[in-house]
Amino acid sequence: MQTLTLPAPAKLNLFLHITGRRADGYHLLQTLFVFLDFADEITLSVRSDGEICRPQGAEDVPVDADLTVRAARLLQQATGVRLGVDIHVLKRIPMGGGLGGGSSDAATVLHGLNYLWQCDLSNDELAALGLCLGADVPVFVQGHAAWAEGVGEQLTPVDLPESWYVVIHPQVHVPTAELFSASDLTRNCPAITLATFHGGAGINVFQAVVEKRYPEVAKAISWLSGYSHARLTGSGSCLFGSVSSRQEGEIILQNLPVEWFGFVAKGVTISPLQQKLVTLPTLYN
Ligand SMILES: C[C@](O)(CO)[C@H](O)COP(=O)(O)OP(=O)(O)OC[C@H]1O[C@@H](n2ccc(N)nc2=O)[C@H](O)[C@@H]1O
Ligand SMILES: Nc1ncnc2c1ncn2[C@@H]1O[C@H](COP(=O)(O)OP(=O)(O)OP(=O)(O)O)[C@@H](O)[C@H]1O
Repeated sequence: MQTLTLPAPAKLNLFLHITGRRADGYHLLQTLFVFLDFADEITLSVRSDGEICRPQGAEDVPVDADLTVRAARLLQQATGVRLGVDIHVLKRIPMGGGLGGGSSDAATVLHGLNYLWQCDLSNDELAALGLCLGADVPVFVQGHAAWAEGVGEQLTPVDLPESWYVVIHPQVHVPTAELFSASDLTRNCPAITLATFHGGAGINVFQAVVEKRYPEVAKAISWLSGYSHARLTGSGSCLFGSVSSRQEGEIILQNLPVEWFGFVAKGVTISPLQQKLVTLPTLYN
């Protein structure tokens, strides 16, 4: 039985603007994605009977709704492969926190099964499949920090300097769809460039909306602002601030109120998944 264990890293949106809306209601974004060296862990074991099972995963995510299972089914349908898989998901990334955990899990399953099932799809083909599962999946498939436009699928790879972040989860679940439909969300940001972002431009348009609706998140942002420039990632509820080293981040976390969860992570240009994939040996029939 072929078994493979791969990371499914978290992401941060270093800024997030909404520039318009598509006819189908989806929002047009500008954002900058960076990966973290903080990840879920997914173990895939090939089954010869074609079944797709999830013996281990997030307790509150039903098997049929799990993005890992949906990703496996999608790849099976798209390629006609007759093999199946047991999917073990070890969750570390807080769910519904704007860290993209579910999307990342899906991207890791697409890559892992593309390898184990020997489907031989390209990164672009996997990213196109991934987009059917969620707007954040393509960047995790491509595995390179990126400037993103469209709904997040038009990606331009960007090399970012290595950096450290304190990430706080205020233990509040913020549903992405609800935030995107908020009437007070700013949807007409003027387009900016990477150069203007590096010059200091760029906010997260969800931040004001989330702070108003979720006082605990506002409290956490105010707390972290005492140490660093605190910003929301995605549609929240996680927030992050950049720090100069892991040690500086750990010192800040010593004062973290007990009701919140926090961790320090390195921001990386090449995703931990991509780093692992290039070390895998070629499989022969
Ligand atoms: C906020 C971000 O995390 C930023 O990276 C993403 O834009 C959200 O990506 P995601 O979680 O993969 O979102 P999806 O699962 O594709 O969409 C969830 C819901 O959010 C809304 N949605 C999402 C993305 C987008 N560009 N416009 C939207 O209006 C839609 O109502 C959709 O039904
Ligand atoms: N494998 C999975 N891991 C986490 N959530 C999953 C998974 N499969 C399905 N979901 C569902 O997706 C929802 C959003 O999860 P996720 O952790 O990706 O949110 P998020 O970090 O806010 O994502 P984003 O930043 O892409 O909006 C969860 O509340 C859960 O119901």
